[in-house]
Amino acid sequence: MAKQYEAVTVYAPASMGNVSVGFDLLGAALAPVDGSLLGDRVSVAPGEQGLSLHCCGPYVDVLPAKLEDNIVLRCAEVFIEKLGLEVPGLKLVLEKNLPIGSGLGSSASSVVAALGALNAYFGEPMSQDDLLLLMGELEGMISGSVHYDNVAPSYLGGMQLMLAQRAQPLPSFDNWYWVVAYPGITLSTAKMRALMPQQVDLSIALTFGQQLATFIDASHRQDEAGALAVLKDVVAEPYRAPHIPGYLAARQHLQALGCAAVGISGSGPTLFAVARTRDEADAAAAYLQDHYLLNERGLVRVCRLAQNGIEVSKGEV
Ligand SMILES: Nc1ncnc2c1ncn2[C@@H]1O[C@H](COP(=O)(O)OP(=O)(O)O)[C@@H](O)[C@H]1O
Ligand SMILES: N[C@@H](CCOP(=O)(O)O)C(=O)O
Repeated sequence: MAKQYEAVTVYAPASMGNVSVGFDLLGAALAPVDGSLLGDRVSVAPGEQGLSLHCCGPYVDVLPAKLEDNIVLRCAEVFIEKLGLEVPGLKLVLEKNLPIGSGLGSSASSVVAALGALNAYFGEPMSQDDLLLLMGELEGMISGSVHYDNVAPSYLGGMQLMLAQRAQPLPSFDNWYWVVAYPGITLSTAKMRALMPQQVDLSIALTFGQQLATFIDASHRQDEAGALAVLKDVVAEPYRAPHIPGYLAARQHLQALGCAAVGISGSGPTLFAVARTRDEADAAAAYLQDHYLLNERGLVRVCRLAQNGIEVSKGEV
């Protein structure tokens, strides 16, 4: 008798690429403290002949007009082909909860939710390490380069450091709040990458290496002052900041409000601020709400790190 498959839904949290100090190598998953969703959901269920995709959610209108251009369908095609699966019919639903080109790992969230749901639906045929590598490849197909600093934290949770072939969790600081603000405009990751020079000066390379090494060491030793002292981006931010409306002014104000670090989330335009108390986080959020948002599509969230990565549940979206 043919195996009966059951519908499954996966939620994949938003993520901040780079975290200032680890361009393309370090990322963190986000969980709003108010319990709201900040990530896409994808469900996979038995369907009629072939693959079908239905999209819904608050940011459905910014998805590609043609369904076949949606990365979720591409994920299903690649997954099925790679594993040589016989699939009579598959019904996919994408609930698009993240804005595109935002710096919140929107495409990565769709990729992670889709591949996570496919793997769960088919009984986990792929190992965690192999699935992560596939997630990075698919993210690379649409963002202009293979980088794991969004897919790794969205899939695995917390802060993740990308080593040569696998992700390694990095301890963070439990008292930190990560306040993120998306102004409501789109900046394509590929274009924000193209702003950066192809060659990096030796002095910049040395500072980058030293800061990343110091941050990793300080995080392991829970040396908060040591970690904060180097939480700065010398590689991407100097080239990107002038292209993000209001970023430099907001950074200055947030520092004056007492935020311990401020940076660009991924390739922007979302910014993040590290606050060490809830009062400081709320003050930063209020400032950003009034001064950083450019339209009604913008959002501000006070977050902790989403420690568990994807959430798998039974049934459809
Ligand atoms: N499900 C999806 N979610 C987000 N982007 C998608 C999706 N499917 C296709 N895309 C396309 O992928 C590209 C993602 O652009 P990118 O700047 O990398 O966004 P982000 O930084 O938000 O991940 C856009 O051209 C978008 O139209
Ligand atoms: N390391 C990447 C991260 C891009 O993140 P996104 O959320 O903007 O897609 C980069 O900085 O280009």
